[in-house]
Amino acid sequence: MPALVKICGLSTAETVAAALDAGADMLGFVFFPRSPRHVAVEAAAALAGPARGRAQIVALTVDASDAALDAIVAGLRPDILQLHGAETPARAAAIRARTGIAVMKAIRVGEAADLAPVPDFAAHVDRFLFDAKPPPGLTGALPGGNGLAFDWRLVRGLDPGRPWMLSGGLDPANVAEALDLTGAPAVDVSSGVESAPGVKDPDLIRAFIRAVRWRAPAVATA
Ligand SMILES: O=C(O)c1ccccc1NCC(=O)[C@H](O)[C@H](O)COP(=O)(O)O
Repeated sequence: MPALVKICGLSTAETVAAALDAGADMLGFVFFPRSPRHVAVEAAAALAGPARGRAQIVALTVDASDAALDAIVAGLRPDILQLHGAETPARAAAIRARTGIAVMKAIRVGEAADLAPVPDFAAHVDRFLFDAKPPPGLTGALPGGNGLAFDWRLVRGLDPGRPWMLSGGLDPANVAEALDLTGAPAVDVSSGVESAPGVKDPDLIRAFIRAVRWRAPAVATA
């Protein structure tokens, strides 16, 4: 089965269309004001319109309050809530119960020890996303979307008990190697399909999805 693709941090109708037409499985909208990819709930709802029924809509939040989550859920009606902050397993469980929406917990990975909390989350989330942990002291680092890769060998053949995505520093040139090395069932990209921070490039989006699909085994037709 070909790997699923999530394009994260979309903020224009043109790039949403490019991602959908190229076959993206998930579209991510970032709700984090410090990010160059931040979108208002109303804007995200308008952008996500063409995606309904074609791709899953992911709302990315960072340690969001219940009030903020309620506004996102009411306005955007996402399929998945991506938790990209320091949310605990209990908080992930509470968000899932309160909203009734599938939860994807981002785990930031720099070394093997960073994977230790995974079993505690597994019963309370629907999916994991493994992303790079920015090195301490990196000026201006965001909780995610930094275009940094981690050592992919740390998640090679991983079975976290839930579906998972590989993320962090992926781009059209390295995603096939990342998939080959890790066996990840899904990938997520942001910076690697941008021409500048927060500016998605339709050609790079198409190239990324082509790079993932191209390596998938061909399906025999009668
Ligand atoms: O993308 C952001 O600006 C962002 C801000 C705050 C928290 C998380 C954020 N992104 C999370 C994602 O899911 C990114 O797609 C993931 O970190 C990979 O990013 P990149 O390394 O730039 O491809």
